[in-house]
Amino acid sequence: MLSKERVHLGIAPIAWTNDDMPDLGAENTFEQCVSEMALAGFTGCEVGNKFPKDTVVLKKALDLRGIQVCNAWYSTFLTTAPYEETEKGFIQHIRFLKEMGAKVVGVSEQGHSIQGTDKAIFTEKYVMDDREWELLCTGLNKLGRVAREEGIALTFHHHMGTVVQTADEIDRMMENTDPELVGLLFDSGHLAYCGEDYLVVLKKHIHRVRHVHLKDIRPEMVKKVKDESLSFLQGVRLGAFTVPGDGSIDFGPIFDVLAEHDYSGYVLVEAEQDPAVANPLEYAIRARKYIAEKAGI
Ligand SMILES: O=C1C[C@@H](O)[C@H](O)[C@@H](O)C1=O
Ligand SMILES: [Co+2]
Repeated sequence: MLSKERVHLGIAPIAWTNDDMPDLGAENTFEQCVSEMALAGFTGCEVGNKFPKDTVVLKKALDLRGIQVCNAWYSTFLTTAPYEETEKGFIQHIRFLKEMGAKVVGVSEQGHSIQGTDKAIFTEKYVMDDREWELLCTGLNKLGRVAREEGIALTFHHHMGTVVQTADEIDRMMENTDPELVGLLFDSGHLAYCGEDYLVVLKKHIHRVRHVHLKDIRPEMVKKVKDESLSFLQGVRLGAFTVPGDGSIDFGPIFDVLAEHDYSGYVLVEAEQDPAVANPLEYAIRARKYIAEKAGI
């Protein structure tokens, strides 16, 4: 069982309005989203494209509902653009997170990423050469230091269609970055999607895991994506992802590993799917009940 004192429960706004495809859930307002997060029993959130940019306005709206920003995605381009370009936006992003009281930042390398393109997600992923690996890992260490100076821990989000997707790529990234500066954002759904053993990855890197995305998959949809050479975004529209308890992943062993290693931080439900098909409040409540049963929080 997870410790109620050390582990907090969050949910991502992407189930209400999708950041990668804003037409999915365009009808859902910010207020509806955060009210329903609270109604379903969550106390943490990430940041979506409908969230107010003004930190005072945002904080008031979240405080009213007992919700705290725990992380926000940041796209790095360390392999395709000068480091300074990534760092400039990163500093602003970190300051925003600090003001909002978050303790971690989740970064994803988007240089060469096919996540937002129409390329076949299972066959057209880019593989980095040694020079690009060096750029990525050196850049992550530098960004990790910048974040640490502001009291924020950098966590790296491995992701389908990006240069760090597979277990081997995660291992290489972890081995070549400083544990003091770069942690891991463990996302169960992305590892299950590409057929990796997510428990092996979690156990191997548990000491560097600082943030967790609880994402489940519908294997029959993932199979369709593979068989029909579909893109990542086509898969999302089909319903490749869903909330914990609704797909094929048994989260019990994941929670056990976190508990055994005294994980402290957020576990955050992140399940992008079409809100017109999967009602976000209904699915949030379903996830909340499942987590209570399996993790005891
Ligand atoms: O953390 C995430 C953020 C989303 O924008 C992304 O596409 C999703 O799959 C994810 O895991
Ligand atoms: Co994620």
